[in-house]
Amino acid sequence: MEQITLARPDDWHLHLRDGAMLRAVAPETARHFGRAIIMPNLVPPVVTGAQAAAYRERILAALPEGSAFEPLMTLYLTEDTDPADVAAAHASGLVKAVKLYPAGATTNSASGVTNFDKVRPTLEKMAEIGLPLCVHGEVVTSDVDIFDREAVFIDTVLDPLRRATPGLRVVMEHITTSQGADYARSGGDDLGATITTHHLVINRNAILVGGIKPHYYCLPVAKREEHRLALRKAATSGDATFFLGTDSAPHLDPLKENACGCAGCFTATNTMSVLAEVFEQDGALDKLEAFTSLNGPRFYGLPVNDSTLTLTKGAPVTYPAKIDSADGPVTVFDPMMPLHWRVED
Ligand SMILES: NC(=O)N[C@@H](CC(=O)O)C(=O)O
Ligand SMILES: [Zn+2]
Ligand SMILES: [Zn+2]
Repeated sequence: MEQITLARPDDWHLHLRDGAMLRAVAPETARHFGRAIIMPNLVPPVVTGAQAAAYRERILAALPEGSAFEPLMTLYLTEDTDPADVAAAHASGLVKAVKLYPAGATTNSASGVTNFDKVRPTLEKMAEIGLPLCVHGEVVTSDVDIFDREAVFIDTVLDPLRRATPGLRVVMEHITTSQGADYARSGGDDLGATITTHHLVINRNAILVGGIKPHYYCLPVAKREEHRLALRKAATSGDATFFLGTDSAPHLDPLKENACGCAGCFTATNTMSVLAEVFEQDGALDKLEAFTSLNGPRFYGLPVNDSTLTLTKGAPVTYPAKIDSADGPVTVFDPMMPLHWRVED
């Protein structure tokens, strides 16, 4: 029997939402993961330290009894963010990162940043105290094709911003292009990148071929095959720049299967089995632990989890097609391939 045991994985980019959805999805992540960076794009967003503290309590209350899962909180950067509040939330240990959404780029990003001059004092404070900035890296101007938004963002926003703020630690969230992987690799220790589970599996054909498939629609949108292959190479390389951020982003099925469907893939439930399959396909099972369990803590300056997770290879494992929340069903990401690695309880 083939088995691998990893230091318990963490998820460095996760949407847990609130209310009934939070109660439905929190156990899905807590089952396999030790910690997760919790995205703050609620309505209204999690902007202040006090809001993050209250949200953390709601998350803890939604966990199964006895769960050791630790939510790592983030603040949503707005043009009105108070640098002193950010610094206090960091100093108290509550907040592990600040999230930058260009206004209008993605789900619940309306309160995000348009004028980068307005957030300069906060970015400078963050560089000073070593608090990472997690970036949704897409431009939003209508003249840029949606498939080019990440590459253009790197050249016109991210690179200038990093040059203007020496010492700022940046995570390029959910990279989807070879340009993203190359830029992340070219940075020093102060630049990291998360890669999602689904972007290692799908290219844009999954969304568009044979009918429109809303459950494969997310932002940044999946790109051409050459980009998926570049992401696979980055993730399976063991390079400390790259770590897992599932971007598991639940939306109720009626809101996905809709004339204006929401962006997001819900991957929390089966992520570890999918990743083991992907890494095995690429002959890189020995690099899985670096990607899921070692590189992230290293970037964030946190200890690797003490506990472990074991995967066993055998007959294909099945996961539910949907999970139920009190508000309705949420479809689990279908990787369109058999999964042979089962997570041991
Ligand atoms: N990734 C997505 O497609 N959606 C995320 C937002 C985000 O991470 O951009 C969401 O909150 O639904
Ligand atoms: Zn995003
Ligand atoms: Zn996200």
